[in-house]
Order: sequence, then C-alpha cells, then structure tokens
Amino acid sequence: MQKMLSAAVRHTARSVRTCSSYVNQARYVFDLKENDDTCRQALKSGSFYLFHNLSPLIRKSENTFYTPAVSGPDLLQVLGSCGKDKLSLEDSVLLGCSESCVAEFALDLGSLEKSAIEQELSGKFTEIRNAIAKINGKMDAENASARSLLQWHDSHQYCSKSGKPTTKNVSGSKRVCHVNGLIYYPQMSPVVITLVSCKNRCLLAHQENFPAGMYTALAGYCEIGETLEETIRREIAEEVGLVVDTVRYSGSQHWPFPGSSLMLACQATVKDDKLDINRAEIEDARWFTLEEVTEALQMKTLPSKLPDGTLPVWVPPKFAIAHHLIQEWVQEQKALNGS
Ligand SMILES: NC(=O)C1=CN([C@@H]2O[C@H](COP(=O)(O)OP(=O)(O)OC[C@H]3O[C@@H](n4cnc5c(N)ncnc54)[C@H](OP(=O)(O)O)[C@@H]3O)[C@@H](O)[C@H]2O)C=CC1
Ligand SMILES: [Mg+2]
Repeated sequence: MQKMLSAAVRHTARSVRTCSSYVNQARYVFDLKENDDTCRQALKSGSFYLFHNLSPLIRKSENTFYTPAVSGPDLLQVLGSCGKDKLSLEDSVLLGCSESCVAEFALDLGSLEKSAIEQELSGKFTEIRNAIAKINGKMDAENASARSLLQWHDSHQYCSKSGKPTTKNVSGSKRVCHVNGLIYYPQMSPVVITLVSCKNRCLLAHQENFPAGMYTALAGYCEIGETLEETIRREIAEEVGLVVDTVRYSGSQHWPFPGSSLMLACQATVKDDKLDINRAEIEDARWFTLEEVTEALQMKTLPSKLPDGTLPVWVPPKFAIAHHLIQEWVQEQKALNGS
C-alpha cells in the first residue's frame, strides 16, 4: 500500500511539476511583456537569436547547421566592438522563454556591418528560406515569429493617425504613440489553405510566382466579417470555380512570408469536379491521383529537369503546412484503400 501510495505521489508530483513549469513559463513571459523593468533585467541574462535585415544567423558545427542563441554578455561584447552607439539590447524583441525561464529575444543587427559581425560571431547571416533548408528543414519560433516580429516593428515606426514616431515597450509586445496614446499590437493576417478533394483525387494548383513545377493546396486571405468556412467557400469558388461541400479543420501554422500570417489548414470535398480556373490568380490547377501525389511528396525541392526539359510536379517542403495537409490526405486515402 505504502509502495502504491508513494508511486501515486511521485506520479502526481511529476505531473504537477510539468504542468506548473509550463504555467510558470507562460506567466513569466506575460510578466516580461507587461513590465518594462522586469524585461530590462531579463535582457542582461537572456539569450539572443540574431538577424541581419531579417536573415537569421546560422552557424556550422561539424556537418550540421543551427541558429545559435548568443548570451547577453557575449552580445554586448559584439555590440561593443561593432557599433555600440547604433544598437542596444533594448532594441530586441521578446520571443519567449526556455524551460528554465531564461528569456529569449531576437535582435536585428541590420544597421551594423555584416561581415564584421559574422566574423565576431563565427556564423553567416543567411536568407531565411535557405537557412531553413540548411537547418534540416525546420522552421521554429526563432525563425518564424522572430522574423515576423522584427519586420512588424520595422514597418510600424510611425502612428498612422498622428504621423509621429511610435515607441516600442521593452519586450516589443506593443508600440505606443505618445501624442494620442494609441497602442499598436503586432498583427497577423488569417489565411485559409484548403486541400480540395473529389472522390479519389485531390486538387493542387500552381501560381505564376511559385517556383517552376511546384503545386500546392489553394490558399487565400480571410476578409473582414468572414468565418473560416465562408473564406474557404469564396476562395475555392473564386480560384477554381468549384462549390465546396464539406470542410474539416486540420491544423494551423504561423507563416512569416511575406509578412505574418496564421495559416488555417482544412480538408474540403466537392461533389462536382469540373474546374473553371481563374487565370488571373492561378496559372494551372489539376486533379491528382494518390500515386501522383505520393510521388510528388517524395520529390526534393527543386527536382532536376526531365529529359523533355520540363520539371516533375513537386509539393512544398515539410516546413510548410501545405505539405502536411497533402500528406494527411495521402494517409487517409491509403487507409481507405486498406494499403
Ligand atoms: N504555409 C504554407 O503551406 C503555404 C502558405 N501560403 C501563403 O498563403 C498566403 C496567401 O495565399 P495567396 O494564394 O497568395 O492568397 P490570395 O489568393 O488571397 O491572393 C493574394 C492576394 O490577395 C491580396 N490580399 C488580400 N488581403 C491581403 C493581406 N492581408 N495581405 C496580403 N495580401 C492580401 C493581395 O492582392 P494585391 O497585392 O493585389 O492587393 C495578394 O496578392 C501567401 O502569403 C502564401 O505565402 C500559400 C500556400 C502554402
Ligand atoms: Mg490564392
């Protein structure tokens, strides 16, 4: 009995510690956002993900690349030798905190000479999509939300009502106009991305601005006043002339290109598969079989040309939610077929 009790206590203690640890982290981050002095203090012991004009710093260790977290004191030293008068730790934006409650920030060093900092930090500032490809196709918070936040601050320097400069709070969770008190919070646009299917085929589309050969699910920005389902119905009708029958939510992703979007991914079905493509928006849209989609999923980004000079169809890489929507459909089809 005693043995069972202590096992139960141990189990409870472990679950409480895990839960309380997440709660502690969430509340610590909330405090950092709300309280300038707490955040100022945290900057000294925080860790920093560094960017140069929105390109993240990546470092190579043996054969792998990673985005290094630079400590506050190390960063101060770099700023000291490369341009202390141009930037300070307070120009950073808060990203969150580690499990051990070390605050994590992002700082864009775009006003400093790139090659000098790269040398100091033993890394390279790399265009974000190339950086993601190098760090094993992972797009984590250091890249996604950091880029969106830094970009938002850069483009919200002035109040749209008074025309006067806005000031960021220490954490960067908002900007304030001191003339009229207006508060600006970082914004993102909701976007639906829908994989439409009809019986045993799914619809993938290619836009003029996509890389050659890349086909993906249909996407579109939500308009004010619309529900998620209404946006899906409208976008599918606008882009390919189909009437959506059913919609099922699948997942979501923060997407930092070109600005900051919340991608809401859904599976949808239609009863009638006759396409009427809106060529102003979509260059091509086609129904694909399970075999064709399975093959496209296995293709590497930018596959080599076929003997006739064309590129085989490929789909977005794993860091895009489109990839997971397509993979989900493939798995469901295979389950239906019993394969
Ligand atoms: N993560 C993923 O897996 C994927 C992400 N996406 C992303 O989804 C997003 C939307 O897809 P897309 O097909 O282009 O969308 P839409 O079909 O809605 O067309 C884009 C056009 O909508 C207009 N628009 C309306 N509202 C906005 C807004 N808030 N921000 C920017 N443009 C707006 C713009 O037109 P105008 O410039 O004429 O004003 C823009 O060119 C893209 O940013 C794309 O990167 C797409 C596919 C996969
Ligand atoms: Mg679209």
